[in-house]
Amino acid sequence: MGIFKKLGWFFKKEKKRYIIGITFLALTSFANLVPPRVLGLMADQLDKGKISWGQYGMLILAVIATAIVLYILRYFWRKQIWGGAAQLERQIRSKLYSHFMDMDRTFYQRHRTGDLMAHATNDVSAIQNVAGDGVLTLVDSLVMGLSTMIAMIVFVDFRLTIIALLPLPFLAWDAKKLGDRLHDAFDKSQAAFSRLNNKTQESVSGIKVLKTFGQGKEDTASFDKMVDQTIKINKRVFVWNCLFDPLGTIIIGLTYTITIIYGSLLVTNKVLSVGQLVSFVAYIGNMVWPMFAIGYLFNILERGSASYDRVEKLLNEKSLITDKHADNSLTAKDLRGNLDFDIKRFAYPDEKSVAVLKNVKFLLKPGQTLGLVGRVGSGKTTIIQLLLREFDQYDGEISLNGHDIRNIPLNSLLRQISYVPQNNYLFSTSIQKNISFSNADAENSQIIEVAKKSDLHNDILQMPRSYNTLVGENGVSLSGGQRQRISIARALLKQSQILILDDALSAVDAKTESEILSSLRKERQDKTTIIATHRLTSVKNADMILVLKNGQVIERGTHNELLAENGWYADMWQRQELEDKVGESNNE
Ligand SMILES: Nc1ncnc2c1ncn2[C@@H]1O[C@H](COP(=O)(O)OP(=O)(O)OP(=O)(O)O)[C@@H](O)[C@H]1O
Repeated sequence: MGIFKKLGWFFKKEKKRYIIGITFLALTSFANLVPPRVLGLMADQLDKGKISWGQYGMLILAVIATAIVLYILRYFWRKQIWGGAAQLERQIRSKLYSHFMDMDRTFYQRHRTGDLMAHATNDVSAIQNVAGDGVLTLVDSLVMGLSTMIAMIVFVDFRLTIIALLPLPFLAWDAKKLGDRLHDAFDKSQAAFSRLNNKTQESVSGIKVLKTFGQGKEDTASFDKMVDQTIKINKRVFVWNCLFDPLGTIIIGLTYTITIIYGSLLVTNKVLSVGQLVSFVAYIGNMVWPMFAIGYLFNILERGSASYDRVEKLLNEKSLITDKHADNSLTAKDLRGNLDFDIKRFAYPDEKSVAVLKNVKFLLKPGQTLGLVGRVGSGKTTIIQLLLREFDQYDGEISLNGHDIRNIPLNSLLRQISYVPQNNYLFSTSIQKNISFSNADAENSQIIEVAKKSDLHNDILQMPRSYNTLVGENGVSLSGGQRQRISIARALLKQSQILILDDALSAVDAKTESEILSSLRKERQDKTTIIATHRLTSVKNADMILVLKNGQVIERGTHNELLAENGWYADMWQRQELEDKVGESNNE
């Protein structure tokens, strides 16, 4: 019952709805007492052979009237109680979703996507079950069970009531015990089904890799094995179901048998009339569901409570990135200015002993471009992650126009930044919607303009439905270069103060890259641009280039200054120039 207390905030909020719903539900239970009583009266009159057509008609009318009243009452209680359950589901779902939106990177490193999905589906539905089925079974088991029992005692006989109802508590036991097992088996079958889904999804997404490495047969075999396991687990659900139903039927049958034997004895001894026995038999029908309901009730409440605790635990996790110290008075204008990056030491939270950045310092004025180069794993993306405030715990300070970015409301900061990540992400919708994602109010002409600047417009015109072409899941129907350029167009449409390209041109050829960079230079004359790359031609025109190694800046300067330094940059430049020349002569 503790779950009702935990959900107290919700029931308080929806008090009116539940008072109306429960009142109508209780009235339904009372109305259900009428047909058996009418049946009994009819039987008595028939037994006496004294029933007139008028009386007969009246009794039938009473049954029909009760049926109509029941119909109306059911409509209203269902509307109120199921409506309440849907409200609760909506509220928890949206709480979870906005929580997911607020959480930082470490949260997603701690929780697997599949687990978060399970919380957002299975747990939410178990909680909403409390506000729907839970309330229904509680009221039905109490009101319907008690009122039917009282009707049995008042209208029929208390001895028959006690003896006949003796087996019924076993129904509650059956529903609880076997129901637990059934649910357990059902949970396992759900988990197996979800594993099968994950496997299918992964195999379909990675089908190209699977086939290229000749793993098709092995994967099919492992899939078949998984299907067999899933079927085996599913069979347990059927087994418990098969045991659950017949046991219930036996218990109900026993109650009827006792009623007929003992009831007939009472009728023979003239303690009861035939009509009373008929009413009693019909009342037993009314008692079956409340007994099941008691068993179900515990089940629903236990599951709901466990799910509620899991969801609460998740919701109580705090993001490391908060706006606790944020200065909410800052406007976009206040954030226009120098970007001052001065990190003395940064380590990822899960590996605090390893410094990933050490003494990285740079100052960028509006209109300047910064190039970040260096070997794989040297810290380029980490610098970008700190700029995007994905992590706040570091020794040092990053400021925008003199304001520490940790004191800028996160949304205001992110509004100043357009980011094209290494692993760009496209939504499975049209090209146009993918581009306008960063600015939903953008006109078509603006979308075309940024597509032209990203050297994408001509590619799009050749597609079957032009800008309305659907890109498939994560842009599966596009080339890597097209995907990258859509991400760049999306970033350009946002027209923010700071543009960050993280290895964002790796899949386009040198000529396309140079065209895009030259239109970026024109477009962003008064804005800041940061380009992290392995291809040095991308940063040739940058105002400052940082060469990173093991999280430290080992060289810094313009392209010409770095060439003159004759260090890693000069060496890498010569190698890449040579590779390009070899590539060109091979193409001739
Ligand atoms: N979430 C993380 N947790 C712990 N260590 C991380 C995490 N992300 C990156 N690292 C480590 O930090 C170091 C710097 O990685 P980073 O991604 O910044 O390099 P990079 O220069 O961008 O590399 P690349 O050129 O391959 O993109 C690497 O040693 C990497 O293994």
